[in-house]
Amino acid sequence: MASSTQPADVIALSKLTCLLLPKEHTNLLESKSIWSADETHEKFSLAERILHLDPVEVNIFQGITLPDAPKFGKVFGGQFIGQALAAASKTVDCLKIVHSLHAYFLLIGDFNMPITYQVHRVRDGKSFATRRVEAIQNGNVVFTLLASFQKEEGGFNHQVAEMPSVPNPEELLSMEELRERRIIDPRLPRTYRNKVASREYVPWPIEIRFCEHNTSTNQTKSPPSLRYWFRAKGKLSDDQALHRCVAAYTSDLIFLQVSLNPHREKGLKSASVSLDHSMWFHRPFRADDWVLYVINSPSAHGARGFVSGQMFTRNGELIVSLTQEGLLRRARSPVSAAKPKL
Ligand SMILES: CCCCCCCCCCCCCC(=O)SCCNC(=O)CCNC(=O)[C@H](O)C(C)(C)COP(=O)(O)OP(=O)(O)OC[C@H]1O[C@@H](n2cnc3c(N)ncnc32)[C@H](O)[C@@H]1OP(=O)(O)O
Repeated sequence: MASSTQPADVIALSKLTCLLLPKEHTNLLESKSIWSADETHEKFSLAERILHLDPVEVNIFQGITLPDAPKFGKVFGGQFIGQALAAASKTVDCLKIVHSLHAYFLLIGDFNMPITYQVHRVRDGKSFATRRVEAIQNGNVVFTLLASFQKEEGGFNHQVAEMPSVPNPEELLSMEELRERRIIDPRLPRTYRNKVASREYVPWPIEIRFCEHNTSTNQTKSPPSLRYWFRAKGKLSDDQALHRCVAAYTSDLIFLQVSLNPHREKGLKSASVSLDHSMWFHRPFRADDWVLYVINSPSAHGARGFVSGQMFTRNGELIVSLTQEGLLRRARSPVSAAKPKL
C-alpha cells in the first residue's frame, strides 16, 4: 500500500492508520447519531425532542422543558435523568455505550427555566469511560448523575430473570381509552370519576398499557407491584444511545408510586418525590418498540419508599434492571404548613 499511489480522498488519519475511502462512499462516515443535527424539528418524536440539548461550550449543554412535556408541577425527574445522560453521551466516543448510571435529585427543578448540564470527564479508558454530570439552575446544582460507558465486548451470557406471562400490548387498553372507561365506570366512586374527567389531560410522549385490569383508584389499597408495557410514541432515530436515554426518561414516569399502593386510603394526599435512581443496561433494545416494565416495592419505611424494576423486550430478553428510593410523606394540611414545597 505504501509504495502504490491511488487516487482517493484522505478522510481520517492517525499515527497508526490511514483510512482511504473513495468519494462515493463518504456517506458511510456521516454521523447516524442524534447528537449532531438540529433535532428540534417536528418530524422527531416528542420524546426525542424533549431530550434534545443545545451545545453551549465544551462539556456544557442546555436543555429546556418543552411546553408539551410532562411536568407534574416541577421538572419531571425522568427528564433530568434522560437529558443528563444525553449530555454525558455526547462527550463519549460513540463506540462506547452507557451500561450503568446512578443519580441524585437534589432540588426541585423549575420548568420555566433552562437547565445547564455541566459534564465532567472523569475518565476515558480503552474499554470504559466515566462521566459525572451536574444539572444547574439559578447557580444551584439541582441534580447529579454518574454514568459509565463501555465498548461492545463479547463475554459470558446468562439470564435467570424470566419475563412474566402477561397479555400482549395489542390486547390492552391505551391510557386514553382507560381514562374514557374510568370516567363512565359505575364501579368507581362518582367523585373520583368527576375528578378524572375534570383534570386537564396532557398526552405523554410515551404510550403506556397496564397489564392488569385495575379498578383501584389513587385512594384504594393495592399490592406494591405493577406491570406495564411502554414505548415511545413515533419513531426514534436509530441510535442505541438515544434508546437508552428514552428508557431512562420513561423509567421515572410510574415507578415510586408503586411504593404507595398498600398505603392508599380515602382522603390521602401524599407528597412524594424521587430521591435517587440507578439503572443497569444489560442488552441493546429499541425504546420505540414495546418494552415490559415490571415493578415491585419490597419496602417503605422512614418516609422513604424503595422500588426495583426490570425491563424486558417482547422476546423476553432482560434489558434493564433499576432501583429508586423516594420520599413518601403524607402531605401536610395547609393549616400546619404555611407554604408546602413538596
Ligand atoms: C394510573 C395512572 C397513574 C398515573 C400516575 C401518574 C403520576 C406521575 C407522577 C410522576 C412522578 C414524577 C416523579 C418526579 O418527577 S419527582 C421529581 C424529581 N425529584 C425531585 O425533584 C426531588 C428534589 N429534591 C428535593 O427537593 C430535596 O432534596 C428534598 C425535598 C428531597 C430534601 O430536601 P430537604 O432536606 O431540604 O427537605 P425537607 O425534608 O426539609 O423539606 C423540604 C420542604 O418541604 C416541606 N415539607 C416537609 N414535610 C412536608 C410534608 N409532609 N408536606 C408538605 N411539605 C412538607 C418542609 O417544610 C420544607 O419546606 P420549607 O421549610 O423549606 O419551606
